[in-house]
Amino acid sequence: MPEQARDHTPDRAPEGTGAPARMRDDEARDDGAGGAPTAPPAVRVEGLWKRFGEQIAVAGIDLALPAGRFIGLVGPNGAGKTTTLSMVTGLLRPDGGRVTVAGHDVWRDPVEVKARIGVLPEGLRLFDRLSGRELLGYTGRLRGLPGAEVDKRATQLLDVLDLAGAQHKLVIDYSTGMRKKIGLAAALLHNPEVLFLDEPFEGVDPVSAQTIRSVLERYTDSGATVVFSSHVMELVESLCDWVAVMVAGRIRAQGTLAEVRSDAPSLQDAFLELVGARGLDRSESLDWLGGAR
Ligand SMILES: Nc1ncnc2c1ncn2[C@@H]1O[C@H](COP(=O)(O)OP(=O)(O)OP(=O)(O)O)[C@@H](O)[C@H]1O
Repeated sequence: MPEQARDHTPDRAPEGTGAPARMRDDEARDDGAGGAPTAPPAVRVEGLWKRFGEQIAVAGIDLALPAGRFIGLVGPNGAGKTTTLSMVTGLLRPDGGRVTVAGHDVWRDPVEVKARIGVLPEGLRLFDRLSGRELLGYTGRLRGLPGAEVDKRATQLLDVLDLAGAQHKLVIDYSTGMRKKIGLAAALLHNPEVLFLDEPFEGVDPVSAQTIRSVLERYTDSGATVVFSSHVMELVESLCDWVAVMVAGRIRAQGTLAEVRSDAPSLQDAFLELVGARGLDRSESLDWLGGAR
């Protein structure tokens, strides 16, 4: 694996709540070789920390997520993906570190950031006594869009996401997949620059997954950025062109799909190697399972 793909999060824990006091500006930087300046990342994370009691959920991570990419944040259960996305989107206050989205500091400049992002969080809570259409109408008005524009966009999104037939049904009566889709519609309504999705395909049938996929591909083709978390390597490999691998609160690798995959036959193999689970078969201890009764 090329060196630039592997990340080297510092091993030391910072003092107190734990934020290393590193700061960088968000301007486009020269590449150091006299070439064209590199575009600033869509999302920059510096020394981000979160601790829950004794548990360090996110251990001082650095990330630079490039704009206009389909980005996968992958990691085993409990790696810290949801905690990271929650801090990056302003839903959870970090113990330390800094996050900028489109050059704006998430915690110092939340209004600027929230106008530019869409979020489909884990355990999505929606105003579920509204119908799907009412939810989009309400969300659009909260976003400050004119009523006619909200109506137009809502109609199109409901149609594309195959929710037109259920638009007057209360969201509480939606299935899991329908809730994901109406949540996605609400997150896209204001045409954000960066869309954050926590496990967007969980509980979604293959037809709906394909629909969501084409909506997201169209969205990134227009220059927007999607950041999504998943455990499903095949999905990440087929959708993403840029990947960050998180293990036990640290970033183990980040880079293009090819850089992170390197010589491994698949992202799944590269992932197993990175998390130290290659060739590991914990099921061997279950020697009673399926044996003679
Ligand atoms: N509110 C909380 N209180 C205490 N511990 C928490 C809390 N939220 C997360 N954690 C712990 O932080 C660690 C990271 O959790 P997180 O949900 O971010 O992982 P994840 O990578 O999203 O996992 P999964 O893929 O299973 O959803 C875990 O050890 C988890 O138990």
